[in-house]
Amino acid sequence: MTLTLATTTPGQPEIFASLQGEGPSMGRPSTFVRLSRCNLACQWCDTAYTWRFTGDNRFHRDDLAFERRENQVTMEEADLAQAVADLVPDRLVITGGEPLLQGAALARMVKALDEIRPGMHVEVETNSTVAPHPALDARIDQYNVSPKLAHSGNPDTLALLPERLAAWAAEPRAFFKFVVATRDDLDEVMALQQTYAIPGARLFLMPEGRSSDVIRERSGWLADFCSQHGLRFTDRLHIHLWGDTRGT
Ligand SMILES: Nc1nc2[nH]cc(C(=O)O)c2c(=O)[nH]1
Ligand code: SF4
Ligand SMILES: [Mg+2]
Repeated sequence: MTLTLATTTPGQPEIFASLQGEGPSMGRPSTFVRLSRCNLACQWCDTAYTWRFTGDNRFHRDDLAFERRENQVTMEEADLAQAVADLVPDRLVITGGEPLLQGAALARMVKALDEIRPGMHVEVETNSTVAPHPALDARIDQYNVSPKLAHSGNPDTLALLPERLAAWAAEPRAFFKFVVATRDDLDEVMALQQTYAIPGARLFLMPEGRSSDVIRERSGWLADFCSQHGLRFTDRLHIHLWGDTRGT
């Protein structure tokens, strides 16, 4: 059975060794697998090629339409597991798009990976709205959960699901990572932290930005806010190192 992945170039699945650029594992060598498709549409999304296919007119600030055939590729679960096992890092980051939309197939892929390369640390990047498939959940070491604030452009009714947010807040493997663009976003983060009792030790703030300059400019005031409110700050290391490019 297959998974649907994003591509680096047409036909080439987006599987690559890099350094985790965000969150609690920042700087750790990790293999990334980027799945295609998302159930949200963030106006600043840096991976719109996973969802904004020709004919999808949901707002995105770049207004780019991606050809599905060039930007999606299917891969057998066993072949994907082997490709991950063949790369050096002993950590896997499954990202997207929204990878939990393919939870059952991911569970089989991670099981196959464990059989050929046991003991890998497996992280999932998720937008918070999808419950992990139970068979997958049993194999995940860490969730990096990024609920989308009002500035993403998604309606709250799609992006901020109370039952899901409460479940992540109660999940010790889940680290929240809020993307912040302006100071106005911070009230919303604090309200969510309070409503769902998210521990500061599991709450990261990350500047929105697809260039080093923008990230650096926002990091100043955001880092100050983190230190004043007992929250954690995360940079976007990969953008500083390699810019906003696929496969990094
Ligand atoms: N190096 C690197 N680290 C990342 N952490 C989260 C990423 C993502 O796109 O979800 C990402 C990414 O695309 N590259
Ligand atoms: S949830 Fe993530 S992948 Fe989906 S549109 Fe938003 S930023 Fe992009
Ligand atoms: Mg990214």
